[in-house]
Amino acid sequence: MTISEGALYRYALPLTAPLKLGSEAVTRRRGVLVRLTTEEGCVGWGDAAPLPGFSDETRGDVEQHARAALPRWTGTSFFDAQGDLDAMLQDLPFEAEAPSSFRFAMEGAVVGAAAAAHEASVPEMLGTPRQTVALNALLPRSGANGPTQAVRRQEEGYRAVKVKVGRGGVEEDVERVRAIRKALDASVALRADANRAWSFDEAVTFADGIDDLHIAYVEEPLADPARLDDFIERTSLPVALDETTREVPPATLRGLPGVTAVVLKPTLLGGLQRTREWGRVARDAGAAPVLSGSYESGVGIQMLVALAASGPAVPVGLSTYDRLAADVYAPPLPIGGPNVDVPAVATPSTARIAWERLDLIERVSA
Ligand SMILES: O=C(O)CCC(=O)c1ccccc1C(=O)O
Ligand SMILES: [Mg+2]
Repeated sequence: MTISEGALYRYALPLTAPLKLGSEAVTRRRGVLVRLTTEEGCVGWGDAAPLPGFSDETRGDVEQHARAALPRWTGTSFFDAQGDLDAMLQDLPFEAEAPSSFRFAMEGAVVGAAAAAHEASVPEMLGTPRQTVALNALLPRSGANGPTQAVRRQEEGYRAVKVKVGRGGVEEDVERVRAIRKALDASVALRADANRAWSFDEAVTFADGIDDLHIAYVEEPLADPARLDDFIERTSLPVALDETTREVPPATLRGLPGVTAVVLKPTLLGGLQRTREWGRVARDAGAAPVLSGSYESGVGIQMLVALAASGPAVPVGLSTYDRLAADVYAPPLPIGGPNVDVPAVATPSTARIAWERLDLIERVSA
C-alpha cells in the first residue's frame, strides 16, 4: 500500500457545556483530522485531539509536527497484509518524538485506508469484532441527586455507572458512593474515579468506608501512585490504573496483582500499538482493559469503538461523545444509549464529513 496524498484539517467543535479539566475550562474541543489517500484511491481518516490538562502536547504542537512529518508519509509504501496488523503498524515512519495524539491519528488513518483496500471494516482489521459495545454511564460531577441519576441510567439499560470522587471530603464520597451503590441493582457495576486526589490515609478511609459494598473498582486512588502496592495490600478494594498507564510500561502490571482493570485512552497513551500491547498484558495479568475516550471527535470515537469491539465485553468509557454539541460528522454518530451498534458506528464515511467545520491546514501529494 502506497500513500499518494496526506491532508491535515483543523477543527473547533462546540460543547454542550464548558469542560473543566484540572485548572483549565475548555469551551471548544479542538483537534486536527488527518486524511490519507492511497494510490488506489482508498481513504483513511484519523483524529489528533490533544486534551488540555491531560496531553503532553498542544494542538499547535500537533500541527507543527504533522506538517513536518507528512512529506515522509506520502510516497511511502508499507506492508499491509490483513491479519498481521501489528506488523503493519510497526512499519510506520514515526519519529521518536511523535506526539501521542498524532500517533493515534496516523495509525487510525492507515488502518482505515488498509480496511478500504481489503474491503473489510475497521473493526475486522483489528480482530474478530463483537457486534455491540456496552458503555458506562458517567454521572455528572455535581453531587446532588446521585442515586436518582444513577437509577435513571440503570433504567435506560446501562450495566455500569462511573462516579467521580476526590473533589470534596472523603467522608462525603463514602456517603455518596454508598447511597448510589444501594440504589442500584447488584448486577450493575459501580466504578469510582479519584484521579489521584487522595493521600494514602484518605484512600484507606474511603476503602474502609465502603468495605461491605461491592464496587467494581476505584481508578487511581492515590496522589502518590508509587504506594499502590501498599494500598492493595492494606485494603481489599479493587483498583484500576488510568494516569499510571502513561507513566510506566505495561509489564509493571505483573507486579500489581490487585489491579482489576486498566483504563486505556489511546489519544493519551499514544495510539493503537501501545493500546493493544497494554490490552494483551492486562488480559494475561487478569485485569480488564477498559477503552475510554478523551473527548475525541467522531473520527476518533469510531476508532475507539473498533478497538473496544475487538476487546473483551466490558462496558467502556465513550460517553465523552455526548459532550460535543456538533461533530465533524453530520449527522453525528449514533452513540446515545447504553449499547453501541458497532457496524452502524465504526464505518468511516467521507460522505458524512461536515466540511464547513474543517479548515484545511495542508495537503501534500507524493
Ligand atoms: O472513563 C470514562 O467513562 C470517560 C472518560 C473520562 O472519565 C476521562 C476523560 C478524559 C480525561 C480523563 C478522564 C478520567 O478518567 O478522569
Ligand atoms: Mg480516570
